[in-house]
Amino acid sequence: MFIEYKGVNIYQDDVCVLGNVDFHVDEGEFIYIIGHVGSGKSSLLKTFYCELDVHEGDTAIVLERNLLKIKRKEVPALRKELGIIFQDFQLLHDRNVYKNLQFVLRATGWKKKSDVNERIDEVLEAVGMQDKKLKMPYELSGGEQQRIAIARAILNKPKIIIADEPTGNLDPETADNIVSLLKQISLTGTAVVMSTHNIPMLDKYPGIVYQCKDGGISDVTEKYNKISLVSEE
Ligand SMILES: Nc1ncnc2c1ncn2[C@@H]1O[C@H](COP(=O)(O)OP(=O)(O)OP(=O)(O)O)[C@@H](O)[C@H]1O
Repeated sequence: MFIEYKGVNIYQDDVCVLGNVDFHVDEGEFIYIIGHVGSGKSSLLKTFYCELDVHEGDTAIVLERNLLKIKRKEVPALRKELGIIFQDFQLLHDRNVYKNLQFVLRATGWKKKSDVNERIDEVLEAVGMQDKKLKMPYELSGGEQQRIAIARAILNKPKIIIADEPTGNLDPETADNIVSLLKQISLTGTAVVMSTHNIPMLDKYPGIVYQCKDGGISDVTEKYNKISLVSEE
């Protein structure tokens, strides 16, 4: 199992924003987290990459690390196995696409120039952006920037992609494209966990659905996948 949370309490300052969280992620799963503004979606995602610490719970394991005991110095290695994507893309604006990607590879220990170049070409091809290698981020549309952010997230072949409202700044058609791309990536075995307000997407690209509500989180997959369940009967 990639992520296993049992009875976890998640705090922002001294306030418990999500209590008694049971949540799990397995290889290749495509998981949505929905819920109103301020319901705790981002807080949950932040705990997976140790941006927010977990102090209370029965089990809190991400890729074999116990988050209840993890040390600061162990966090970079964990993050290297995760691909993280944000609503606002967070590309470095002072350098082109190639250099954005090269920066991450260098920072994560890639030394050989030919390996670096080969991996950059591979990820740009995977997101259909080969011809944008020398563009500056400001020369790209929002959807293109998000594709580059996805390319950046998959550089180190992560086991899990964590995406916090990746389509929040995109028009519906571009948003559809991005979710479709994430779905394709999940078919290669990488798990995808994304928070979203984009409910129509749940129908079009079915997955496991968790809902944050009233200080808790529950699996509501059946409610949202009614149509596909009916057709299977
Ligand atoms: N850095 C922080 N310090 C203190 N409280 C915070 C912090 N970040 C979030 N909170 C609070 O924690 C609660 C959950 O916020 P969170 O960002 O996890 O919600 P969300 O479901 O992701 O919302 P949205 O849909 O707006 O992204 C909110 O009450 C919020 O005000």
